[in-house]
Amino acid sequence: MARAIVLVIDGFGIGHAPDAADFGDVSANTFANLARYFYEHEQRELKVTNLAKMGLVAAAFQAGDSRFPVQAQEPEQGVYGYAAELSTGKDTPSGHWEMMGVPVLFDWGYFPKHGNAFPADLITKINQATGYNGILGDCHASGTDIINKLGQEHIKTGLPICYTSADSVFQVAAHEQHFGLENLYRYCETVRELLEEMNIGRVIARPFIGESPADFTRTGNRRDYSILPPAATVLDKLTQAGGHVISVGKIADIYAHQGISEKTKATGIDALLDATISHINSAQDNSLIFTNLVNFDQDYGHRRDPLGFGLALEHFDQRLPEVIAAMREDDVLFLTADHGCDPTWHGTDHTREYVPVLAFHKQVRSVNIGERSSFADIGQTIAELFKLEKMPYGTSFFKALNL
Ligand SMILES: O=P(O)(O)O[C@H]1O[C@H](CO)[C@@H](O)[C@H]1O
Ligand SMILES: [Mn+2]
Ligand SMILES: [Mn+2]
Repeated sequence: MARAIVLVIDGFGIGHAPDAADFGDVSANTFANLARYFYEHEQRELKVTNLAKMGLVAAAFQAGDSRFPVQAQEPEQGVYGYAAELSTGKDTPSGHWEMMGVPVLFDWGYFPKHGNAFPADLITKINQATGYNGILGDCHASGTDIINKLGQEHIKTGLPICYTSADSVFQVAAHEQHFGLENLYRYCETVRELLEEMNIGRVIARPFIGESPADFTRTGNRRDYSILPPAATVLDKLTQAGGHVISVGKIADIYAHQGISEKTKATGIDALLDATISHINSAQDNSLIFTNLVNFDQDYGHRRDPLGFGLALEHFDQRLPEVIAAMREDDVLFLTADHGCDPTWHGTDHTREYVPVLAFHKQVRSVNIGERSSFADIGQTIAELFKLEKMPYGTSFFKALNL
């Protein structure tokens, strides 16, 4: 009986997408640019041997405009390709929903980049509903920069720090002790309700600790309040058919808890991988173990830290054999991403990129499935693997798995 594992390397693009110009992202390439950074600044090639064997580097060379320095390159075993995104946005929910068969074809609501980010009447409603008499921030910002800038004023005044980005998000940073974690969650739930008309994808609680910019640190207690996916995803179909969907990390939040049977939260790439491996060891038949590795995006991509991103990728690559060792003979592992987040790109936002599409089981041969026109090809393949009805979007590459 089938089991599948999906690992999302959050923000790991492998070449600018065909429509990157619409996003100002032409020549963004998360993988290539961090490899080039290593070559130029660390005087060595990035080492991702296990991923390369699965076809990552071969896929990236096809997806990007040119080759780049990286240690191992040749594919040995695994289905490999790269996918463009159908969804209108380059945000996390769009990427995730699309990879499970539901592209976001409508336009999200966004907040303006210049002037105050949030409409005055919205803030008035939020103040009335929450009892606070104002907000700090009210702009586009990087989450770490803005707590450094406004953290002390937040502690002094007690007002929440509200900010946004190029994504359809309303983010609230607040101190875990001074403001209170539960209070922050309640505040975000109220904002979520008040945003109903505006089609904003997520409200995100961003708790932090520390007493000064020197030691302000965001904690693992981040919480995302997402709107519901616009249609049933493969997760819904699988659970309805009696299968089991295990969320590791923020997957459950991203899918607004739809189609999730069980969830494990963990902080950091190692803890997320440990939790994934422990589920691989124990999950029943017909299970999908679905893990989001947020730290690539949150700690390195948005922070524009190519060294951190590259080291994390090398570390992930080193741990991949542990994941494979835990797999049963007929388990299928899928590796992909939800958008790009090129750590060498200007600004601090996501980048519109192709994502890797890698699929592996212990008997698989090396098969190049080339360019895919939607992340939904992954969902369609998973639907076929679990013998679910065909999804409206996506072309299955199940045959390439030769199961
Ligand atoms: O800068 P931080 O707070 O990490 O925010 C980033 O994280 C958000 C959610 O992925 C994105 O919209 C981006 O703004
Ligand atoms: Mn993401
Ligand atoms: Mn992000």
